[in-house]
Amino acid sequence: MEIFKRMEQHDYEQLVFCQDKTSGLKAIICIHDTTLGPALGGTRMWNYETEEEAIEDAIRLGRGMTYKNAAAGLNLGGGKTVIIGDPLKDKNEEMFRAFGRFIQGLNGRYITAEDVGTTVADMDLIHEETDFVTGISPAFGSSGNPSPVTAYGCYIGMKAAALEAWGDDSLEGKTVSVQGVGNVAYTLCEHLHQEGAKLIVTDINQEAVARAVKDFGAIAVAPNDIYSQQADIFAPCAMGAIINDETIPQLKVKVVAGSANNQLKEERHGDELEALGIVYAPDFVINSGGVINVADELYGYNNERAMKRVETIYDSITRIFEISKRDGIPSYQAADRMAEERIDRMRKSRSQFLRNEHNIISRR
Ligand SMILES: NC(=O)c1ccc[n+]([C@@H]2O[C@H](COP(=O)([O-])OP(=O)(O)OC[C@H]3O[C@@H](n4cnc5c(N)ncnc54)[C@H](O)[C@@H]3O)[C@@H](O)[C@H]2O)c1
Ligand SMILES: CC(C)C[C@H](N)C(=O)O
Repeated sequence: MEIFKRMEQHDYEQLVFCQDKTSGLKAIICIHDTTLGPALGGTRMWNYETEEEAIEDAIRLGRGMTYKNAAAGLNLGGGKTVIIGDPLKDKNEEMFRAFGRFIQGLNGRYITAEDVGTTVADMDLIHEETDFVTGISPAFGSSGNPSPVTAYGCYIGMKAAALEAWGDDSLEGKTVSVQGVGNVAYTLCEHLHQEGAKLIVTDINQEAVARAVKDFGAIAVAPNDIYSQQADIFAPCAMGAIINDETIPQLKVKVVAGSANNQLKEERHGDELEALGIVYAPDFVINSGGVINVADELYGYNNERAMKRVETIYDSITRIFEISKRDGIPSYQAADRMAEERIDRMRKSRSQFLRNEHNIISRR
């Protein structure tokens, strides 16, 4: 992989490789863009098969956070970390303490939180070494696990997508096929079940499937069969790149709306959904509830204030469909435009000279 060439492609600021032999830590921090503020984005722990795969994931996820934070109106840039390892076998206290020290070394340019494979307990360990971490235990006056809030944002975003598809945002009687019933999707299923939606679920973890079947009367299907289900809405809530050349022809749904990051394998897959008349709720907007919630910790966490901002996801999704129709562009492009325009506006508004705290001439 030609790393600098890849970084130039979407103007990445910084990639940090962190290694600690004692704990076995191998982490890659990607800071994509800090125009709006410090880069906030979670830490994913995953058993990547190759280092290239891990770098690519950090890079794609980091850029996604720039767009997510910008579209959510947060004064934060975008970044992400991946830790190479099996979250069920390879974690230890020293690993997260070592990682916390690496974050501290970045002096606030990057702030972390949970993602797939990491928990509140891991964030608490990081917090032993740095304050540049969110999603830590409520015992510290913080917001805790972001997943239930992500799930709620995803639920109201799905309602906004339903309004676009059927002219009515009720999900009662709608069938939703859910890929991955982990932290976010379990709570999403709970909201959907309460509203009277029917659920079809899959997961590579059979315990997670069994729980959704038992608690919500969901129908279970094999992982590869989830795309071809006769459903109204497909909710991707596992890993990325699942809207692709193989899966699009299988879809029978009218709406794609779920929590997974980077759902479109390539941008052209968003064009294909649009051409098929499938309403796509852009991933980085519908799944922004968690980051909105943890970002509030930076002001001294206030649940009421955070949830008020999370509620705006419904309007943001609606607005994206309006821009899409007005400008004749697919919804994913409308969401990108919304985020990019805010970053450009803020970049320009900050162009006057400001002397910073170190008395160094700076334009930031
Ligand atoms: N947790 C959050 O607050 C949050 C916020 C924004 C976005 N997201 C994104 O939402 C997605 C889910 O996050 P989560 O926190 O619920 O993670 P999680 O690890 O708790 O859940 C993911 C689930 O997907 C399952 N899975 C993995 N590969 C699968 C496959 N090929 N087929 C079926 N199931 C599969 C896993 O077994 C797991 O149960 C991720 O893409 C994450 O980046 C999460
Ligand atoms: C809670 C957030 C900071 C990170 C979350 N995993 C996301 O992708 O948005």
